[in-house]
Amino acid sequence: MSSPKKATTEPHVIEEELIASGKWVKLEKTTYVDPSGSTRTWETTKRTTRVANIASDAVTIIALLKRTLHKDCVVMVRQFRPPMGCNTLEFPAGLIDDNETVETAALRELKEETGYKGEVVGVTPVTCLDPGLSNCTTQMVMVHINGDDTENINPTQQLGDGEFVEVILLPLNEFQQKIDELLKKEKIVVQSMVYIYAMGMSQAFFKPRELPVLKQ
Ligand SMILES: Nc1nc(=O)[nH]c2c1ncn2[C@H]1C[C@H](O)[C@@H](COP(=O)(O)OP(=O)(O)O)O1
Repeated sequence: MSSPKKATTEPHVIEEELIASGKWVKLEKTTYVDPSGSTRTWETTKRTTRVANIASDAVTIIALLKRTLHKDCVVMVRQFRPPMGCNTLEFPAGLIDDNETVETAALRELKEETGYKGEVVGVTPVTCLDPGLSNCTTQMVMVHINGDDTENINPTQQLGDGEFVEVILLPLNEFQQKIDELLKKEKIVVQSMVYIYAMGMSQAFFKPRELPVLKQ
């Protein structure tokens, strides 16, 4: 087995050459210096729509619908995604427009895609989505929805041309189980951040019935 190369240099990008560009996405050749000091290239995709001075391309909304006499539900969306060639189960999400903050983009996208009016209760740092392929980033925005509020009794979506989004409510306390049931029932791919959130919920809150020995 060869020993790993010693890191001697702070890795950095030295050139970004445009290879091809469409309306929404571009392909670049990224030339960079690796930790051993060698110059290499990488094929990078980027969105063309990133707003100047905003570090995120998009917002992802983790919205909890709270209603009297109902379980708290996570508001999810199912839609056909052309790059996947099938339906996906995702958190509501969307690109940040010019002159928008992360919070206003999140509340606008939630209203458009699901019809619900919410209140922001938290925002994550900038997170990368597929860093071996793209510089695409998102910030997750935690939102609470008062489902007893008259505006939220019969939520009406405000979808643009070409947008076909179906809202799915999944109870928070059975989130992973309900997703697994959906995946068994139909051809649908779940967004990775959704499934990781579901696993985290299960691990954090639901203890196994049998607890003979506490393992480290
Ligand atoms: N990569 C894309 N190709 C397209 O042909 N069109 C695209 C791409 N990304 C975004 N869009 C267009 C399609 C819609 O008009 C809007 C929807 O974007 P938004 O609602 O902000 O985000 P998503 O819900 O995550 O698609 O952008």
